Amino acid sequence: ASPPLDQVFQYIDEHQDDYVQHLKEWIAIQSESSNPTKRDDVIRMMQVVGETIKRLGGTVELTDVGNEELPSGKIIPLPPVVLGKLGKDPNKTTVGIYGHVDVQPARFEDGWSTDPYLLTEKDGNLYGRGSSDDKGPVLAWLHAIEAFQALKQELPVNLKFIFEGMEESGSKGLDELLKAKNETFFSNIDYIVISDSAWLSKKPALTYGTRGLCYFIIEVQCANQDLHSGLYGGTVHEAMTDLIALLDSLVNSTGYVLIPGIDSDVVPLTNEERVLYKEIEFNLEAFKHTIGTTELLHKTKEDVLLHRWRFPSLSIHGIEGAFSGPGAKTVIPAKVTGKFSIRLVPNMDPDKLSNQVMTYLNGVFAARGSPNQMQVALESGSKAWVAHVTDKQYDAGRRAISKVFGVEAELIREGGTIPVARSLQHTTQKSVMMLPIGSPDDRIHSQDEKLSRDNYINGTKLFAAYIAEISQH
Ligand SMILES: C[C@H](N)C(=O)N[C@@H](Cc1c[nH]cn1)C(=O)O
Ligand SMILES: [Zn+2]
Ligand SMILES: [Zn+2]
Repeated sequence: ASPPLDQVFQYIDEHQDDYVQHLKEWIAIQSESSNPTKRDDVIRMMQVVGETIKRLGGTVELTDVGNEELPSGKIIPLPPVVLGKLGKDPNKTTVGIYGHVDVQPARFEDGWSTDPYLLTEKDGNLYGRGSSDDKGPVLAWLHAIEAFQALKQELPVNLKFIFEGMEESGSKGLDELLKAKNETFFSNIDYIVISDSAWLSKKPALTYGTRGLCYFIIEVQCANQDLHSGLYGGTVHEAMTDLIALLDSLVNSTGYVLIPGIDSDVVPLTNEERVLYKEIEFNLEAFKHTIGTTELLHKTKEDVLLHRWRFPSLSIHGIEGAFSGPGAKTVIPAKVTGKFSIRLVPNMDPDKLSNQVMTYLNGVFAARGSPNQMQVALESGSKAWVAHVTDKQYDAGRRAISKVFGVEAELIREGGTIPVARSLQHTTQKSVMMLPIGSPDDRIHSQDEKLSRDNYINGTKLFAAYIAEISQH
């Protein structure tokens, strides 16, 4: 690294305990966006983010994006989006940094080894909900900036921050904000960078694509009250039986999605793409070991990657209203709500897919001849994102990775969804790149989520190096 960047790296190393403490404070805020009872915590989290940017000398707008109507009909406020600015030198490149500080729900009883909201360090890993997804990476950006400032080094770029609190719940309100502010806040951004994903292996990566997501809800009702299965079993069309049949009709045992037409818009795979996938470093055995499984749906590295990144997939998440506690309760639930989602790949359209799903499920239900009430609804829908890897920003990313880690960046996609990536690219027409710092075994959304101290601290250096590199463009 050039001498000033060396100093920044040294400063980051020397202050790593402060950064861990800062992360501990953020992790303690239970900012679960999908849990309406935690909405105040998400709002407080957004205020904390705003204060942190202000302490760096930035200006902050906590932008109101309206309300959310819950299935019960209750209206609650959406958390504000933090729009921040730092620097406005017309001769400098302006970089927009996106991140989110809401988290997936977590409870100790879910099987965590430690309190999910008490950051706990063990064997070089920082355990806590949001450590990797996405509070750690957001803080790493802010610490990288603080390191330049502490050393009295002028920031070589102008920065704009877009930090939201609804990413884990479909980024509600964000697309509208983007459109409303495209000619103002977003107008002079040159590059947008996102760190909200993970490497595929131990090799640092740049991510150029994510899948989209359509989340569906099927509601089946058979009675106006739960029923004793001894008194009513064998006499009624049970809601659970209908729901299980509907869910079972969605995907077969090889993982093939059974909804007619789902593949019609998927871009055919080229030979060049297959070759690309062959060259990517990805250890199938390590992948299986991390999740504790012995066999996958696909046998080869290429096929597994293709089904993670390049083809749609369907997952069944849960059934609300069904008995799930310990013991042997014998009730017939009156009303059950099944939840499943489909990951979308480029060219698939959420509205078209939603129509295909509804037509199919209505047909499956009609064929059962059940008198029950059944409704399918699309809860949220977002498209996939693919970037132009020939953009200059990707060169800056490659150079930053090589400076910090001394290796070539791996170019990868992400099977998960970051709804705003496509919206930002589409609306602003600017280059969007993902610069992840998470590891593939970070267990995001799961029990014992963690970020390694090494990735947190080297990730902070990576962001500092990226800032230096992108300033050259
Ligand atoms: C990849 C990213 N860190 C992430 O976890 N995204 C979520 C987004 C989401 C959308 N609706 C609900 N969650 C995901 O891919 O599931
Ligand atoms: Zn995330
Ligand atoms: Zn997430």
